[in-house]
Amino acid sequence: MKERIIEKSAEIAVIGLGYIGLPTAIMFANAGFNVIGYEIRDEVVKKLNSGNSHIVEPDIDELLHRAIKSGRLRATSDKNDIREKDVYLICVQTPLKDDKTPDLSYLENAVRTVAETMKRGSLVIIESTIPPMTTIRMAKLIEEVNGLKAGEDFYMAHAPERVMPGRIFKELVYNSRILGGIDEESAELAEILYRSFVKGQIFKTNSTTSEMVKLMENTFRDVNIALANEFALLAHQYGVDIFKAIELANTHPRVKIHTPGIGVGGHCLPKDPYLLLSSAKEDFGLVKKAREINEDMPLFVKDLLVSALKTINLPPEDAIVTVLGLAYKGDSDDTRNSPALFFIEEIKEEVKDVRTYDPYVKGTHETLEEALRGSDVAVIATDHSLFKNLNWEELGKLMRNRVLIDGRHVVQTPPKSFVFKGIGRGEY
Ligand SMILES: NC(=O)c1ccc[n+]([C@@H]2O[C@H](COP(=O)([O-])OP(=O)(O)OC[C@H]3O[C@@H](n4cnc5c(N)ncnc54)[C@H](O)[C@@H]3O)[C@@H](O)[C@H]2O)c1
Ligand SMILES: CC(=O)N[C@@H]1[C@@H](OP(=O)(O)OP(=O)(O)OC[C@H]2O[C@@H](n3ccc(=O)[nH]c3=O)[C@H](O)[C@@H]2O)O[C@H](CO)[C@@H](O)[C@@H]1O
Repeated sequence: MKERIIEKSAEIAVIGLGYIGLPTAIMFANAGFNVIGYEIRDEVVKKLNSGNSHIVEPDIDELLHRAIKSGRLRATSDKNDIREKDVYLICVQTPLKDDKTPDLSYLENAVRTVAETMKRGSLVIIESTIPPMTTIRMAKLIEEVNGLKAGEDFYMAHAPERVMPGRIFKELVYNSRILGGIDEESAELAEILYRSFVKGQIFKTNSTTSEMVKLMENTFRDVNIALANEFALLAHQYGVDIFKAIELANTHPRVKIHTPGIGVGGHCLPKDPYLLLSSAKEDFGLVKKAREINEDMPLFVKDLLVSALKTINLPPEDAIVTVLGLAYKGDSDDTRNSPALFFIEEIKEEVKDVRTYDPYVKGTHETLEEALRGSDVAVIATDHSLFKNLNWEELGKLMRNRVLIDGRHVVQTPPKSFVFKGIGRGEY
């Protein structure tokens, strides 16, 4: 197996062609491996095989085109096409259930598919973010399904993905990687495999450590954003502009405060802290409290909206509100756990109408101008580049009332003719 990976004659099956699986499949194909992507969504398979990406990411169209044209990448939804591959990379989603416990059903189904199709000697790698000890549990699941013995008949590792959407193809190459094997040989094989395109450092460890490391990284970010959000809430009480205050605090050599906003979305940060806690006997409060603070931020934006409507004496039930941005972060089309959607859910029964516009996601209106025409309030919920330098005095001419609520600090100077409120902009 080692030689086959070194020579790049090893055949790779990538299970799940989403935001992580597709770029990963493209990278391995363009590094010289024969890659087959297995995906349960037929429409995705069709789109990819015709050379078109179903996700928005810089450079993806060109890199996908190159991989498909070379004949080294193909997508399928037929299990028979992934039989007896040398390497299986599992990249399926690992969301939460409604009660905030991990929903590992996608992972378990994918692992079963691998167990049914793999051969003796295969290397199985889980790239998905998973609760501590899951790789070991999944190795046992494979043993139950096909009778092979982990560590003797097959290799297995966890290779958490750390890429940032919007920079995926750069970070895939230059980020350092943590590879957690169920044994040393598995980690070593994974290292040789990823070295085919990774230029960053590679650190080998055991699978439970790598699972915890990945979850710690995202929990660190979530807790830090919660702290920034709490500072923003305090700034409102003191009449301080939190962004000026953060800028000044961040001049300290050991302080780096994150950015407050309408909330924390995406497939990762809102659920990874819960995955971290999910296998523990006891938790100690901080991680959950940070989650609660971040989950409540859309409600705070609702408070800003209500108070702005009071200022202009417009009853909420008469107000037409236009939400700008549906994606969870700027210049992305991903709406998973988007604070914009939570905000809309909170206000939709209480105002006359909610309109939406997003340059990357289908909203109620096709253009910004159409969405704003005749509306009373604009609420910026996503920091898309497009929203950063808008001429609000001009756009205001289209509106019935001029209220602007900035949930993402994209408006640097509040437009004079507007009632303006922004998260953490205490002085306005
Ligand atoms: N999106 C990110 O920025 C990011 C970054 C780092 C890590 N991660 C982690 O990577 C994992 C994948 O995330 P994603 O954003 O790519 O998810 P995604 O939903 O975009 O992609 C998962 C894909 O797997 C497919 N799938 C589900 N079950 C399948 C099965 N049994 N067989 C074949 N295909 C199946 C789905 O249809 C989907 O297309 C998650 O654990 C996530 O936490 C995501
Ligand atoms: C540790 C880390 O860096 N992990 C990254 C993260 O990627 P992401 O795209 O989910 O991350 P963010 O850009 O942080 O966005 C999340 C949400 O938080 C909001 N936000 C952000 C910063 C801030 O100061 N204030 C905010 O309010 C933002 O608007 C958005 O809604 O998880 C991926 C999957 O595991 C990782 O692979 C990737 O490395």
